[in-house]
Amino acid sequence: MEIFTHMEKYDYEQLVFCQDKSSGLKAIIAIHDTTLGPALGGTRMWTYQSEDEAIEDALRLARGMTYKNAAAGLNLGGGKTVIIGDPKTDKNPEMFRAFGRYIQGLNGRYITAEDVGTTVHDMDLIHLETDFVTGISPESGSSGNPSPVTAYGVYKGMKAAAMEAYGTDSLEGKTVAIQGVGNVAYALCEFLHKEGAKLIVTDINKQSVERAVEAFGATAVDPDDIYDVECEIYAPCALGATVNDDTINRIKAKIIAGSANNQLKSPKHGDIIHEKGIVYAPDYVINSGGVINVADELVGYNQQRAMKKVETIYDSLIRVFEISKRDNIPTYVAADRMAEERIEAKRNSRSQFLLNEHHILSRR
Ligand SMILES: NC(=O)C1=CN([C@@H]2O[C@H](COP(=O)(O)OP(=O)(O)OC[C@H]3O[C@@H](n4cnc5c(N)ncnc54)[C@H](O)[C@@H]3O)[C@@H](O)[C@H]2O)C=CC1
Ligand SMILES: CC(C)CC(=O)C(=O)O
Repeated sequence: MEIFTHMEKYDYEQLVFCQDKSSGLKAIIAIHDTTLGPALGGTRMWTYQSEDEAIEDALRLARGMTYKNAAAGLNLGGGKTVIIGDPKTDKNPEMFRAFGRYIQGLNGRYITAEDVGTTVHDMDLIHLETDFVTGISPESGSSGNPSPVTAYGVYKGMKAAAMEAYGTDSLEGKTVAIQGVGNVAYALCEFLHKEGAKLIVTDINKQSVERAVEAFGATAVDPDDIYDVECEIYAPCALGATVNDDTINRIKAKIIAGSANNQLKSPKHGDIIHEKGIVYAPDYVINSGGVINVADELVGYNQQRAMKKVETIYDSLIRVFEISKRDNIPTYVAADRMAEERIEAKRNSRSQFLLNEHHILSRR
């Protein structure tokens, strides 16, 4: 991969490679844009097939965080980390401590949290070395695991999408096909089951599927069959790029709304679902509940305040759908415009010189 060519294309600020032989740490921190503030985004641990695949994932996820944080109205930029390894077998405490020291070395330009393959316990280990970590144990006044809050935001966002597609936001009787029943999706199933939605689930992990079948009476299907099921809502809650050339004509849902990051393999797929009349809730808008929750830690965590902000995901999506209809553009383009407007406004305001505490004159 031509790394600088790739970074230049989407204007990435920084890519940091972290290697610690004794613990086996191999991590890549990608910082996309810090115009709005320090880059906040989770750490994913995954069994990447190649280093290029890991770099690409870090870069794509970091850029997504720039847009997510901007669209959520947070004064935060976008960044993300990937750790190369199997989260089930390759973790050790020293690995996360070493990673924490690398984060500390960035002196606040990047703040981390959980993502696929990492836990509150891992964040606590990082916290032994740096304060630039969120989603640590609630005992220390922190917000803990962001997944249930992400799920709540996705549930609210799904209701907004139902309002757009059906003129009512009730999900009672609607069939939701859920791909990946991990941390976020299991909590999402709880909300949906309570409201009377019918659930079809799949996962590459059989135990996760069984858990959802037992708890919510969900119907289980094989991983590849999830695209073919009759349903009103397709909820991608595993990894990215599942709306692609192979799946796009198989999806029967009227709505695509789920927690996964980077759901569209490429912009082209967002255009096609728009033309098909599918209501797509842009991933980084609907799944921003977790980052909204952990970001609240940066000002002294207040659960009530955080949840109130998470509920605004409903209104943000209604606004995205309105812009999409008004300007006849796909919803992913409408969301990008909303986020870019915020970033540009801040970038432009920087042209005015303001004395701040870092300036030499303020320290005389
Ligand atoms: N945890 C959070 O607060 C947030 C998570 N997200 C995104 O939501 C998605 C899910 O996150 P988590 O629930 O935290 O992760 P998780 O690792 O707990 O759950 C993901 C599940 O997907 C399954 N899976 C992986 N590949 C699959 C496939 N091909 N078919 C079916 N199932 C498959 C895994 O076995 C696992 O059970 C990820 O894309 C993540 O980046 C986004 C925002 C916040
Ligand atoms: C898990 C969140 C706290 C942050 C993040 O990385 C995301 O929203 O994807």
